[in-house]
Amino acid sequence: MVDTSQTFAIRVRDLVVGFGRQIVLDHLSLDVRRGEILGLVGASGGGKSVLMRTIIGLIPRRSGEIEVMGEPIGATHDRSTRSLASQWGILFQQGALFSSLTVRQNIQFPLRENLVLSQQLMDEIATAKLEMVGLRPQDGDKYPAELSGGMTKRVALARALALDPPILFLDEPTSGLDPIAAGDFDALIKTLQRTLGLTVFMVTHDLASLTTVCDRVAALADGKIVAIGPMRELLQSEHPWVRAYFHGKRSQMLQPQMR
Ligand SMILES: Nc1ncnc2c1ncn2[C@@H]1O[C@H](COP(=O)(O)OP(=O)(O)OP(=O)(O)O)[C@@H](O)[C@H]1O
Repeated sequence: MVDTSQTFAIRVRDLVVGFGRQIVLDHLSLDVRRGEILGLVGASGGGKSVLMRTIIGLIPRRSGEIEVMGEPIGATHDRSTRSLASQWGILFQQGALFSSLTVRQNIQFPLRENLVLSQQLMDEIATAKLEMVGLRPQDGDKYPAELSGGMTKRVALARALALDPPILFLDEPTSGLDPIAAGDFDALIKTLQRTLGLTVFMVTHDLASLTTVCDRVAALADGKIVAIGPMRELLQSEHPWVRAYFHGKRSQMLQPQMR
């Protein structure tokens, strides 16, 4: 039998997730390859965040299988899921830094929670992570309220990378950033993928991010992945929602080269 655990960072099979009578994910299957940046698009309220949260064990599923780096994820948020948490770093939509902690303390938070390290080593790690995301060591003394939107995202990214996870989950990483800051952030993600060999699972509505940094794009509609492949293949998809998304008036206005 072929050992797929070396090929795929994430495998989702026949996943069903719902709340009460609402079925959000309906027998969804998806493979994320090791080392790729996968972009996930879908209608607002279509279940992108629910998929991401189910993969990391925050939302229980009704049925289906999930594997991360070859390890099965439990159906509920149990001990085995918690021990897998060092496999991923997460950047939630709002950045969600602790406002009463400095930037350095925010970055060190996952280290304190998971490891026993000397303060000197934690300070060295925080400085290295700040540099990795393009911030200066002295930015470590600032509080979240003193940061710009772009800096906040970078600090949240540094915190997500604190434990050197092989997988990064990003929920709309460029939302709220101006186009220049968004482009810089995209470039940073690409650099981290290349230099660290990271697998990146990115929920985004940002057409520029999809076009410039994603190796593949997956489209979620009607609770399933209805198209997946490089952006040029998605643009050829005949699925009605995918066509409407990429070839609708607004997309064409933003990306004239897509026509
Ligand atoms: N904890 C929850 N309890 C009940 N319903 C929920 C919960 N979380 C999400 N939902 C519902 O699941 C559906 C999918 O939500 P989700 O947040 O995944 O959408 P999304 O695709 O990420 O949307 P957006 O692009 O607007 O962020 C929505 O109808 C939402 O109301």
